[in-house]
Amino acid sequence: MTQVPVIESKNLDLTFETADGPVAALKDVSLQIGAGEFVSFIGPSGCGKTTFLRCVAALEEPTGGSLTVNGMSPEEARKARAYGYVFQAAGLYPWRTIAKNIRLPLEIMGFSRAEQEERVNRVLELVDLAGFGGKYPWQLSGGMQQRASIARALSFDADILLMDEPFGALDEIVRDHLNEELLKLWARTGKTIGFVTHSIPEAVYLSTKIVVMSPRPGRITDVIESTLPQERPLDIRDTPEFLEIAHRVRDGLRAGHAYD
Ligand SMILES: Nc1ncnc2c1ncn2[C@@H]1O[C@H](COP(=O)(O)OP(=O)(O)OP(=O)(O)O)[C@@H](O)[C@H]1O
Repeated sequence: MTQVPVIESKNLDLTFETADGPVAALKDVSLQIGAGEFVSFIGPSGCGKTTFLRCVAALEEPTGGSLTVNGMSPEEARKARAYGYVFQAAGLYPWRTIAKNIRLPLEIMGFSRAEQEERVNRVLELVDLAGFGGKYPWQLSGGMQQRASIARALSFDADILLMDEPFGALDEIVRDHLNEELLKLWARTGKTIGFVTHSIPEAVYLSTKIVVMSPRPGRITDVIESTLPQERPLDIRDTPEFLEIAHRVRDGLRAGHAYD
């Protein structure tokens, strides 16, 4: 029996009608993402990376083609709480403690008080923030805030984690550390991850599959299956295998770049 892909798009199109005319944010995007894959989307500004994730999350309506999430329509998958979503800005409420921020979706979903408590503690531990639940967001560093927002997305235990440039605003050392932590978390939880980034090293370090995109219209120019082992210390970035994949990503980006 063949396994149903977790995310499958076929000839997906999304054209926005704007005052300046139509904008083809996605054109003919066909892609399969299997269970437990870590898939990065990389490409210049405006190539449709965010739009693709938003279609998966049923936040945008495609204008053509088909898209399924866990074999369902994105809308059905949203109702089935198939995914957690992590945005570029941590988006934590400043008047709620970290624990209460993480608890918010659980409150909305109607989990019992005891279950909320248990889940909050579990995900705080998963992202290495045990002991910080009582702090307010402003008492935490940017990296810790982003870990808290990942914990919030993990709290209701969805199989899919959608992450839109979660580490884009952090300095490189913090980012390296969070990349390492994210890989460990992925290995521990077996989630399927869709991850948007502008960084070639980040995409190559994290992914099992790298989707290279180009703008006007937003489309896929290359899909690279990583040959790197699952166990990845940071210094893997100096190996010939790593550099070879990075090179191919760069070639794909160059081919689709308009230089304007
Ligand atoms: N709601 C909208 N209305 C009109 N145009 C939109 C809308 N959302 C996105 N677009 C356009 O669609 C294209 C793709 O945008 P998108 O945000 O998906 O790109 P991106 O690759 O994620 O870019 P970035 O790296 O800057 O986040 C862009 O040209 C953008 O201006």
